[in-house]
Amino acid sequence: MSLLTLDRLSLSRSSTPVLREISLTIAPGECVGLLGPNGAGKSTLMRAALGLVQASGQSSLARLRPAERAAQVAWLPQAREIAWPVSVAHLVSLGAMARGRAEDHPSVAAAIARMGLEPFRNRVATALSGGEQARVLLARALAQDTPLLMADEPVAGLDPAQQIRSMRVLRALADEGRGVVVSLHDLGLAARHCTRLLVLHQGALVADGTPEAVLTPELLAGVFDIIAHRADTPEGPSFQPLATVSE
Ligand SMILES: Nc1ncnc2c1ncn2[C@@H]1O[C@H](COP(=O)(O)OP(=O)(O)OP(=O)(O)O)[C@@H](O)[C@H]1O
Repeated sequence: MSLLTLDRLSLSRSSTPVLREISLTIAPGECVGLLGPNGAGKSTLMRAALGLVQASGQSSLARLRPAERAAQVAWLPQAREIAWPVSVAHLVSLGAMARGRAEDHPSVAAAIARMGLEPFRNRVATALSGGEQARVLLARALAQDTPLLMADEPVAGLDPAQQIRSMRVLRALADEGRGVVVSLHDLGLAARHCTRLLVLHQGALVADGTPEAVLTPELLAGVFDIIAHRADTPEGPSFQPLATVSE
């Protein structure tokens, strides 16, 4: 069974290829980290997979009607904008309502609890800090309670503890049998929490496998242009970038 199937997804901007024939499938139980340098095409790949931007090739999600897609996949974009001064509880409930469920559906309380937001539930969402708002928006996506969650840099701007907590939440979803696709820049977080890593480089999928198989010194140099110190800890590997290769 596949939660997402892409077949030769390609897209160009101003005659420059941004996605080059990306084919892959995402299965239940996978927490897939999407890695790549700035501009590699991570956001574009997720948006094209969701049908939010036009691309050639096929995506199993892009051809769904909006209501079907809302029941299949929750999407957390990179831009974190909370426009209305509503309560945290109400904002999270919009996730449930996106798929036609009631504001008090159990998925809403579960999402608030999962993201540790009970102390904030009656606060005005626009008055929260940037990192707190990021957790609220992830909670809204969780409240949609879908088989697949796609999140674009959900831990950017979170403090280290909240990054770990958020990654644990995403991994737990996968361990429960859902699928997760999450773009990240922290190689250690990706290695420790994801079951599988995809690496994009200049719009091409250049690696797809376990963190151990993917995050080699050669790949870090060739794709990310870094020499990194790897430390193996009881929690898993961490990577400390030390120098660039090219200059
Ligand atoms: N509308 C557009 N017009 C021109 N170029 C675009 C457009 N949208 C995206 N691009 C280019 O496509 C490439 C991929 O962008 P994308 O946002 O997918 O990268 P990313 O891997 O998510 O990067 P980051 O890590 O910086 O978020 C970039 O070079 C970007 O400049």
